[in-house]
Amino acid sequence: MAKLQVAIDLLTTEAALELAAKVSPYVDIIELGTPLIKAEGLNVIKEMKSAHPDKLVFADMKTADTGALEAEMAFNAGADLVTVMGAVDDATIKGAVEAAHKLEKKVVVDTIGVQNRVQRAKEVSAFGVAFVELHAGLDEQALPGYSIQKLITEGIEAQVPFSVAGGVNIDNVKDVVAAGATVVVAGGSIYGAKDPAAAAKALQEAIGA
Ligand SMILES: O=C(CO)[C@H](O)[C@H](O)COP(=O)(O)O
Repeated sequence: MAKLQVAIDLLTTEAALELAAKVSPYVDIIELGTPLIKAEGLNVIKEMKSAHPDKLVFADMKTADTGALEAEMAFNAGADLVTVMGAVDDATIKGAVEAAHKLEKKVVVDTIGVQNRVQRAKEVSAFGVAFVELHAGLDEQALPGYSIQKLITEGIEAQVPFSVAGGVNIDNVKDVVAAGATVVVAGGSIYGAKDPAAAAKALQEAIGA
């Protein structure tokens, strides 16, 4: 069954921990968003892992260079998974994967800005990454005419383990699962909901149904 990942794009450790406490019963992976890590530093990873040792903690580092170094920094702080950008040099991704293998952790490749996501997903999967995140970032989602359908179609075509991030909500989650996603990422539809726990529970139920 697909795993549910909550993306916490809030800006303080306190708010992130408060949200995680509400939604953790319904999610498998807790993602610390890039702005959160930039605002609070690696300490937010440490705090989240110590509050939720039973959950996978995903540090959305969006690393673009020094792959091994940045991955190691996040892993040593308690992250189980880190992201590296797919648009960067292969060496950066391979460096992060080597660090992950040494520490028995995992790397996810984020495809924001990648022109041919299907081709790049196939290429980087051969480097030993855990899965590829087919991702439309918050800026792309805000453009007129944006639809998550493109990511869903790419997932079907890629034929490699993938997650989808880019506005997953209760109306489209079943399509994401039907496409074969390993992980379903939901940010705004959980942290922006009036009742985040209820929103996470509904997504979890839809994934399992
Ligand atoms: O990494 C991100 C932005 O770069 C977000 O965390 C990701 O897009 C998931 O959030 P949402 O469901 O709101 O799109």
